[in-house]
Amino acid sequence: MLRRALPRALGAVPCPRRRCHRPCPPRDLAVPNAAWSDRMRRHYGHLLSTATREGWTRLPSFRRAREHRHQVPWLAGDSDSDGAGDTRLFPRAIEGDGDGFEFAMFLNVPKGRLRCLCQPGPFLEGHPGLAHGGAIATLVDTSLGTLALAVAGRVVTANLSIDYLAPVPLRSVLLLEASLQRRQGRKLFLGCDLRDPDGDTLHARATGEGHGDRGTLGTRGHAAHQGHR
Ligand SMILES: CCCCCCCCCCCCCCCC(=O)SCCNC(=O)CCNC(=O)[C@H](O)C(C)(C)COP(=O)(O)OP(=O)(O)OC[C@H]1O[C@@H](n2cnc3c(N)ncnc32)[C@H](O)[C@@H]1OP(=O)(O)O
Repeated sequence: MLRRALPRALGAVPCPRRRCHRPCPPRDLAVPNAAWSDRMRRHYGHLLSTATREGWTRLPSFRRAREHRHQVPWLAGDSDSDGAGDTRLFPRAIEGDGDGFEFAMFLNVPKGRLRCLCQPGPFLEGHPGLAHGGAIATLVDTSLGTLALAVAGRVVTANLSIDYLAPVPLRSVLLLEASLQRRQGRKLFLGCDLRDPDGDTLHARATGEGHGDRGTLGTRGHAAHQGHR
């Protein structure tokens, strides 16, 4: 009891591994690890090296929503108040490096665009050797959701539509390119393509609609997006 309470009282983040309550800093999971393929590393290196010059920001990615509180204060939530306190962001719930969703996002708020480089791992299988459609939907929803959140504050997904155009092999490398298409009151309309970054295979095309809290959109949106209304 005390082992759990003390680190929290001191403001440290408990280790996400169950049964370990030593404080440790949140680990940024959107950086290369041993499970990233050479292709994944090459594309990541390219996106990173051109990011600043072209106005993109690499987004760190943590296991838990509240570990993003320095970027988005309300993501801290009140998950501690449920007594368990051991919540995870869904795409980061699989712990082994490379087993689940490996991804890194790059954001360009003024242009209303987000890029997500991803490598789906073996625990995301649907048909043998292929990524599950729900796993692809998770990558799409997380990317569109993050873009909506970055440009407009507190937004939930109201609608998501995905055309699955070509199967995605496990451990392949994909580049998701998302954009904000328009805004209408509290509604954001977004779209994305999911491609093989080295070839011309278009694996999926999706559209999504995000709705802001009443009173959120229009007041918290990024100034550069007034033109999307
Ligand atoms: C800075 C960077 C930081 C990065 C840091 C990253 C940290 C990590 C990020 C994690 C990113 C996670 C991203 C996950 C995103 C989720 O998964 S969200 C979870 C799934 N979504 C939900 O749970 C939403 C549940 N639904 C709702 O809450 C409500 O139904 C809604 C969608 C807000 C709508 O409620 P409402 O506004 O009360 O609805 P209502 O008044 O009936 O209708 C209003 C309007 O919306 C329309 N509408 C209602 N429902 C719908 C619908 N389903 N579809 C289309 N239109 C609809 C109505 O027709 C109406 O239209 P108009 O007549 O005004 O034209």
